[in-house]
Amino acid sequence: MTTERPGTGGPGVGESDGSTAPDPASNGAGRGGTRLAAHDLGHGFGNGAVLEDISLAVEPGEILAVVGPSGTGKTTLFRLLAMFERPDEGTVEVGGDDVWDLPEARRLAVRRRIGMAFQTRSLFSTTVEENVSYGLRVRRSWSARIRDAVEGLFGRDEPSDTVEKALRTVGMFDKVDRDAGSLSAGEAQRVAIARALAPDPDVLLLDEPTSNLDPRNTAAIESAMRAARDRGIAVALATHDMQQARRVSDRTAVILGGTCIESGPTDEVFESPDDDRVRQFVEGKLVY
Ligand SMILES: Nc1ncnc2c1ncn2[C@@H]1O[C@H](COP(=O)(O)OP(=O)(O)OP(=O)(O)O)[C@@H](O)[C@H]1O
Repeated sequence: MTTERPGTGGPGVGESDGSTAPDPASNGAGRGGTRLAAHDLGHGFGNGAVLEDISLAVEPGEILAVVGPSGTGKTTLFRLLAMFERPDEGTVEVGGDDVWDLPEARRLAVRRRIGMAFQTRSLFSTTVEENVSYGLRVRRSWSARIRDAVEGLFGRDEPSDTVEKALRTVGMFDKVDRDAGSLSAGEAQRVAIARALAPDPDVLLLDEPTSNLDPRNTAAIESAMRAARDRGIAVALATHDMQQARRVSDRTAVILGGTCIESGPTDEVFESPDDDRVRQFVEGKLVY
């Protein structure tokens, strides 16, 4: 059963460093904002349930950390939130719509408002710039795409402002011309996040974006999360790193054994958890 505390709901205080300072022109203040919510989600793979009775929400302009030990179902949950799969039970709601109730074309349009970066290396075998501009290209009209192609024939191949801004957010603009295959794991993950951010999504889903990365790459990615939040994006982060949740998130949901056992403002979940298992997990005493 979930222990639900009152959420902070509103925008968090931005802490981004100079390189990721929010652009006033695209700040959350001017964005309507889209809420992503899961209601009573249940899901399994044939050998029984992996997720049971999960309800949570991420609001525009906040970072929600979904924490729990390895194998507890975070990736499965994020795949459902990203609409890769239809849940066996419950609903995924984006901007007030039950996404699996929508006609397919509208569901695709909703999915395009969600940016995501998952654990596995996912860049295309081309340049950093091409990777980051990919999402922008597929969202453009056919006439605009043809115009781009024609302009490309005549040598106009500067990175767009949007690509530059997304790469600067993760501190990777200096590698814009590099082949993606030559990047380190941390650099590749930063580019994957720039690719997710470039189309200015309403929701950003990040599944263990810093697992196995060094402190410098981790800091760059955490800074990008804060910058996204400051732009009014609803950011959901799956992590087994409790200290990361504490550093970056406004609210935390704790998943154990496939169900959400506590959620609320991060400070409260860490400092005075209601559930004894959460207290042990926070203190590093609960080993799964
Ligand atoms: N496609 C699948 N078929 C069968 N079982 C699956 C599938 N995907 C996930 N599982 C199982 O569901 C459980 C939860 O896996 P999941 O990857 O969601 O956990 P997680 O919390 O994200 O773990 P990690 O942090 O290690 O990635 C695991 O026991 C996993 O083996």
